[in-house]
Amino acid sequence: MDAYQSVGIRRRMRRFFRRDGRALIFAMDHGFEHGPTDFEEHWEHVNPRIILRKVVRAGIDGVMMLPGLVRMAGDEVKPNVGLMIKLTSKTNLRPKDDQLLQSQLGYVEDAIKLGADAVAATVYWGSPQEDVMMRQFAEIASYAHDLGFPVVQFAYPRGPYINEKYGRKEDYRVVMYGARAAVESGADMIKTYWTGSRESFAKVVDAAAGVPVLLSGGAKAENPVDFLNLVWEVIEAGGAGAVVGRNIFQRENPEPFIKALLRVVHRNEDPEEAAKAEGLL
Ligand SMILES: O=P(O)(O)OC[C@H]1O[C@](O)(COP(=O)(O)O)[C@@H](O)[C@@H]1O
Repeated sequence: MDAYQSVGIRRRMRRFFRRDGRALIFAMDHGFEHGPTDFEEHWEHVNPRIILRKVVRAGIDGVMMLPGLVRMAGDEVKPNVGLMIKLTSKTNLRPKDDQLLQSQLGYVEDAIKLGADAVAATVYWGSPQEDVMMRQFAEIASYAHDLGFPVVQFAYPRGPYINEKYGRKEDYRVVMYGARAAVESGADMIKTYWTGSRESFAKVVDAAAGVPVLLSGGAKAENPVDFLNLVWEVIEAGGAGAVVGRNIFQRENPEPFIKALLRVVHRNEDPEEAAKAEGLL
C-alpha cells in the first residue's frame, strides 16, 4: 500500500497535468520579482482579478503566484485549475550582487491555508548564495512531501562562475546541470530555461530522468507565432509544457493566445495552424 503522502502528491500533480502528462501554467509573481512596470504594456493586467479571469476562461491548466496575491484574488482560480504557490522570491530593488539569492517569503503552512495544490521555490544553482537556497529548498520540500504536496523547483542556474566557464546561463550543459540538481534535491516538477535547440533541450529532459520539465517563458516575443514555435520545440524535445508570464499578460488579448498555446501543448498542433485557428493570423 502507498503511504498517504504519495497518494496526495500524485493526486495534486494531476491538477496541473492532463492525461497526456503536459501542462500550461500561468506565472504571475512579476509585480514582486520585476516590479509593477512589467504590467505597463497592458496596465489593466496589474489587477490580478482581471488577468486571472481571462487566463482561467481561456482554459489554462494551472496558475503560479506568491501567497499575498492568492489571498487577494485566489478565488478567481476555479477548482479545476491547479494552484501553485511560490514560497521564495526577491525584488529587483536589491543591490545587483544580492539578486543571486531568493529569500523565503511564505511557508508551507501558508500554502495549505490558501488551498495550494503545489508549492514552489527557486534555486539559483551556481550562485555564491547557492547554499542558502539549497537549504531553503530542502526544508520546504521535506515538509511539503510529508504533507502530500508536490514541490516545484525553479532551477535557474546563474552566477559569476557560470558566466566565466560557459559564457551563458542558457548553455545546455548548465541548464541540464540545474535540472539534474533539481531532481537530486527532490523536485517533482522543474521549471527552467530554453537552451536554444530541440536537441539540447532533449538532453535537459533526459537529465531530469522522468521528472517533468517545464519551460520558463521569458521575455515577450512580439510575434505570437515565434513563441508558439518555441513551445512546440519544447514539446517535441519531450518537455512537459511551459510556465508563462509575460508572454501572456503583456498581450492586449491573451485569451486566443492561450488557446493557441493549449493546442500546441496538448494536441501537438502545428504552431501556425494553431495561431490561425484562434484568429491570431
Ligand atoms: O529571469 P528573471 O528575470 O529572474 O525572471 C523571473 C520571472 O520569470 C518567471 O520565472 C516566468 O515568467 P516569464 O514567462 O514572464 O519569464 C516568473 O515566475 C519570474 O517572475
